[in-house]
Amino acid sequence: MDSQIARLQALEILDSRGNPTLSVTVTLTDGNSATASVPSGASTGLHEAVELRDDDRNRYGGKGVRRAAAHVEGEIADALMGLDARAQSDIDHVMIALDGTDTKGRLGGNAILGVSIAVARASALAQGRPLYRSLNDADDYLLPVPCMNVLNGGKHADSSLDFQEFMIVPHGAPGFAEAVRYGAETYAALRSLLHDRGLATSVGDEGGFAPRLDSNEAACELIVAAIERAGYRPGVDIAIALDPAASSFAEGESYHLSRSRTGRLDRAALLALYGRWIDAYPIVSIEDGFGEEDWAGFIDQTADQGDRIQIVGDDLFVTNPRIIREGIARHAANAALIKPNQIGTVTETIEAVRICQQAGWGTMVSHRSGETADDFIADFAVAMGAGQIKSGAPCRGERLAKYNRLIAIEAELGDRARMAAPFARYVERRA
Ligand SMILES: C=C(OP(=O)(O)O)C(=O)O
Ligand SMILES: [Mg+2]
Repeated sequence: MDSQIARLQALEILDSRGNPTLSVTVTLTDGNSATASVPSGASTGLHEAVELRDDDRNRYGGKGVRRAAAHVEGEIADALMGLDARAQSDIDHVMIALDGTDTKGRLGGNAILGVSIAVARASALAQGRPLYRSLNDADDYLLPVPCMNVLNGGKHADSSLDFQEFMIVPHGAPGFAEAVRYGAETYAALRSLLHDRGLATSVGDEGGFAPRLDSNEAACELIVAAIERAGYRPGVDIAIALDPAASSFAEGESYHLSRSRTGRLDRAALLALYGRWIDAYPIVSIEDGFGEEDWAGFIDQTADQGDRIQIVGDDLFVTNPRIIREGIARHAANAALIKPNQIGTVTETIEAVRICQQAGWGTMVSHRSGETADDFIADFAVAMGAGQIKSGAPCRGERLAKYNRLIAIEAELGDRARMAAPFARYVERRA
């Protein structure tokens, strides 16, 4: 049966922050049709693929994506018409060449990624396979450990926290659905703890609570207390992962922790703070502990703390295979965050993961702070055997879409699914 691209349609829809974003539908000659929608970050890396937005604000207040939509239905559709949807890599490379820039800035990374993901879905439908299997046909699959952001700060919330994300990682759970249960119970325990202390239980962009606390440390203490209140053992059943997103509080050579009134820290003092936290709390992973332009900060941290915790580059690497290779050569981390819309095609995202895996690095597949109900990253994390996924708190539909899809995949796979804790080596070394 023919699985050629017959039609591309694009719509401007809204993301979870109420900002415009792009949705793309591809229809094949066999009648199959699939839709993808594109997420949008707030703490974006300098070198991310360009998210093409219109010049003027539209009626929602955010900048629209009508130009990106027009590119999908115009130039991109003209170039892809008649191509076989199963040829993902060819299709992605046609779009990369058509755009002709290093940053996908002409047609828009959002336009290109929307098409790329919709094509991946349509191809799976054409093959009659689940998406994860059509991305990678394997005998068994590694399910990712969920990293759930339960306290929001930085650019994602109007809380007192300088650090953007405080995540719980139920790495001791026997499987994915169980891990989600551990996480949901701890999230509920955290809500009751906040309530008992008279603190706000309103949430930030990713569904984590956004209270006004006395210090950044208080966030870790609250999480440890919540893990215990839920009946789990901190560090054994559930650990902590952080994304300070330090680019958002980097000021030249120093780091300004202004919300918590910690004040200015230089690189060495920030590294020492992380060291004290690693000793005091069951932290297994720190992402973007330093700013995206502070390679020396990442390199120092990897040398100093890289055998005790996972050190993840997000803004630093922006899922870009070339920059990840540089990071590997310079020992600037031991893991990369993987966000498809930072690089702009499924094919390049796969390449980014494979480069990490060949170097023995960890990979954490990630949502964006502005999301939709699209659950592509769930199938993608399984197909790649990425080992970790972060999709916010176990709350809010756009975050749960990914976790719930993973629960369904785990059930479908039965004993062909496993979930091995990627943090075991750090937990053991620190025991
Ligand atoms: C998910 C993140 O935030 P954003 O989508 O705002 O970049 C992150 O920094 O890891
Ligand atoms: Mg990040």
